[in-house]
Amino acid sequence: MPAYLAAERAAAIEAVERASRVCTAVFQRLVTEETLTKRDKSPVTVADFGAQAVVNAILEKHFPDDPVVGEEDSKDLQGEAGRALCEKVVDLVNAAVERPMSTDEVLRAIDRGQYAGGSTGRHWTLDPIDGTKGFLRGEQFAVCLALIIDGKVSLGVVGCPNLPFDMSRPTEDRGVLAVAVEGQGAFQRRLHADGDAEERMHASSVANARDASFCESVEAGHSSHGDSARIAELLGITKQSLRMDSQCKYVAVARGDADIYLRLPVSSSYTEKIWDHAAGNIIIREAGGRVSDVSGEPLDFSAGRTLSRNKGVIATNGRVFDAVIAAVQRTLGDKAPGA
Ligand SMILES: Nc1ncnc2c1ncn2[C@@H]1O[C@H](COP(=O)(O)O)[C@@H](OP(=O)(O)O)[C@H]1O
Ligand SMILES: [Mg+2]
Ligand SMILES: [Mg+2]
Ligand SMILES: [Mg+2]
Repeated sequence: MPAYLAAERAAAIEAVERASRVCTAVFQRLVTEETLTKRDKSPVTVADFGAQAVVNAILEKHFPDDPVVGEEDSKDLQGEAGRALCEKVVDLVNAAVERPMSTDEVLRAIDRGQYAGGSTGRHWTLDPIDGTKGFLRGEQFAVCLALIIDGKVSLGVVGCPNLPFDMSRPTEDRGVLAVAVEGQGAFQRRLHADGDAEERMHASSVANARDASFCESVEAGHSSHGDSARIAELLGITKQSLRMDSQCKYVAVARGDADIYLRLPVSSSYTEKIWDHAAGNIIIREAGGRVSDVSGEPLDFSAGRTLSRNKGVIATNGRVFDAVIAAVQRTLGDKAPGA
């Protein structure tokens, strides 16, 4: 008998690999000195839409009844104003899929991501490019896809085109695909590898928070660097934080490159999105780690498109969880969120 969610796992890997190729192709063709100095975000926009269309088309082929909560919608590609961008996206998608897709089919594929989410049945959640800013800098970004069943993340795939397979050799062998299914463990494989070789990932065995290291956003606007410095002080952490964009942070903690991923609320009004955390969530849990919000409560993926019942995210190797939550509570308890 095939393993639980075997067909979903294979389709999700195929979808993430194809979308990762789309992103890498766009980066090579469209991100230039000029776009960077002008802070031109158009390359990432094209790649975002292209990757969402490719993943949704593959999901529709394999699982036509499954709805999708995707980050993007086709609004900006519609009408005269969107025509030039739309043409670029359609060309890009057609270079990546087996059967040619018309403009309407591409737009419809993108808009298969409009589902509201919720607590019953199956739905996928997709972040076609997570770590937009990392993508534009040529640093870390990820294509993230997860399957949620009755409000629980059951499968997650994170494609990381720029992540080294082995952090001790940071300039070689880049391109990692991390995958986890409920109850089956977490694995990494080479993105675009010929075979199916996979290596099991384990979160670190660091038991004393003093010996741990943080992984956190590059963007101080996405997680408070000031609060993380205070928490490090409380825990006696002296190791330098690993800073990177995207859900590659979850992969880093899942394989022991770092021990703690902190996402500390910067403003009280921001609500985290399910596509920013679903795939990483199961990868951490299946690697032996533990994830919660800043109060120590599990993330609730059943509330719709956002994590409206949670604030912030703390992912740990498991062993240091209680100590980290205590330090987070002490730090955030002393001040109003975002202050
Ligand atoms: N104020 C905020 N606080 C937390 N996350 C935010 C934020 N504003 C945007 N984000 C999210 O942070 C994600 C990137 O996170 P990171 O800093 O870990 O790379 C973005 O995903 P996208 O890049 O997919 O838009 C976006 O959804
Ligand atoms: Mg994102
Ligand atoms: Mg995104
Ligand atoms: Mg975004």
